[in-house]
Amino acid sequence: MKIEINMPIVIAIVGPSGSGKTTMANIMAENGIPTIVSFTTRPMRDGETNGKEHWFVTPEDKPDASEMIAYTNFGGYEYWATLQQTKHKICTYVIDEKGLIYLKEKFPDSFIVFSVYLDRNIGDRIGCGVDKKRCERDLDRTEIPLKEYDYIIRNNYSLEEFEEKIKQLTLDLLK
Ligand SMILES: Nc1ncnc2c1ncn2[C@@H]1O[C@H](COP(=O)(O)OP(=O)(O)OP(=O)(O)O)[C@@H](O)[C@H]1O
Repeated sequence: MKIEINMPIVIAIVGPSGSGKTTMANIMAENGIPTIVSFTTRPMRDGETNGKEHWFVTPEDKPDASEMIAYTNFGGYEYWATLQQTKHKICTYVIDEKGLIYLKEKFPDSFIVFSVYLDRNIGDRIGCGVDKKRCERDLDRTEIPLKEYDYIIRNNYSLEEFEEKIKQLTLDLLK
């Protein structure tokens, strides 16, 4: 039996710095599940593309708070994502634990949140060039017990294996 779900699904990807969240979202996007790209008032940096890392906008573009599914002010600039961006049938969103709690609590009738926790050992993360400072910053993250996630991926694969696994998962989700 196939259950039909009418609400959009947001796959929330959580995990420490360097665990593979962006890699996972990119592979899913290449295979048919788009990702939510956040808006920001920070100026675009060299090498960035509008719509790839962020949508670069002005403070005047900020929507009403009721339209925002996430908001943060970091380094004097604002970042947000909107309810409108979840209107795809299924999409991904790279987010931190606090953001995940907010998403699940505030919008129970707008979309279904499928939470994925990506785990990768710290040696491998640092080995891949992830900044030690970013790993230290992870110590301040709100922790959610692993049993509360819908799906856990231990990214102790080679990059090729990881990419293949995520590709397969994407194709299964789209079936
Ligand atoms: N299984 C793996 N084997 C080897 N390299 C990997 C693997 N998974 C991810 N990487 C590499 O680790 C680096 C960090 O991955 P990625 O940017 O996806 O992490 P992230 O969780 O989004 O990090 P951040 O939160 O800091 O943005 C990238 O260079 C990526 O190619």
